[in-house]
Amino acid sequence: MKFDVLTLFPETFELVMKESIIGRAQEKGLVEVNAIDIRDYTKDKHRKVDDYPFGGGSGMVMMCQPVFDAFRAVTQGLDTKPRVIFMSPQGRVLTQKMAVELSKEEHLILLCGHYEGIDERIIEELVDEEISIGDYVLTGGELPAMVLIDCVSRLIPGVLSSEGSFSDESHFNGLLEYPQYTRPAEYEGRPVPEILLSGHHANIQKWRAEQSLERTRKKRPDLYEEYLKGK
Ligand SMILES: CN1CCN(c2ccccc2CNc2ccc(C(N)=O)cn2)CC1
Repeated sequence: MKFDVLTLFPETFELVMKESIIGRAQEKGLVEVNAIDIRDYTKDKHRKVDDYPFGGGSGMVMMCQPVFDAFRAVTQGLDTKPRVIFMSPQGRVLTQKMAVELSKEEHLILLCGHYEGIDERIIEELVDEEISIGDYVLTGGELPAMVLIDCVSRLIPGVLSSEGSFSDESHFNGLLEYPQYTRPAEYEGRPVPEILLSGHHANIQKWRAEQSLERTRKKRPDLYEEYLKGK
């Protein structure tokens, strides 16, 4: 899976994306993350990428030319146009289900907006879909892009060391994860649930399934409803 990220802050990506799971996945050649600096494609001698909005208003808007040329640089020579996703508050809110769909793509282009937004003609012409990571306002699309890359990459076979954790992945089966404990068996008088020390794997699995159901019913009744429908 290849992610080409069009951004004004490529160094941010390099830092975060070489860490932990994504870093190892890149070393294994399972995932490739390229950060493309939109500013490298300005035609303007002051490397301008934004301008005042027509019609007035506060803030600046990202201009067409640098983004169009960065897009052309990334897609030239490709026989198929990769799916272009614009990280924006107006997009469909990202879910695990969408991440599973996206993990089937070979090549994704993620466009990160900044300032007060981007020229609408970029969205009309280049963007296939807008995705939001939740209903809140951020400074730029970089964090949403990193969130998408993380949750999609985890679903690519071979990226997670034990595919087992894949099946337990919270939200994967639509339920929240069961509680986790580790040594010591008692910490300052607080014990670990007996069942987990019993060694009865069938009972432990049953207890964990009950915990997942119970937690989802309490913490996320909306997910619980979904789950019951899907049964
Ligand atoms: C004050 N507005 C300026 C313009 N901006 C904007 C507009 C369009 C695209 C990107 C941005 C960058 N911000 C983002 C991005 C994503 C999310 C998300 N929820 O996924 C939240 N915020 C929205 C904020």
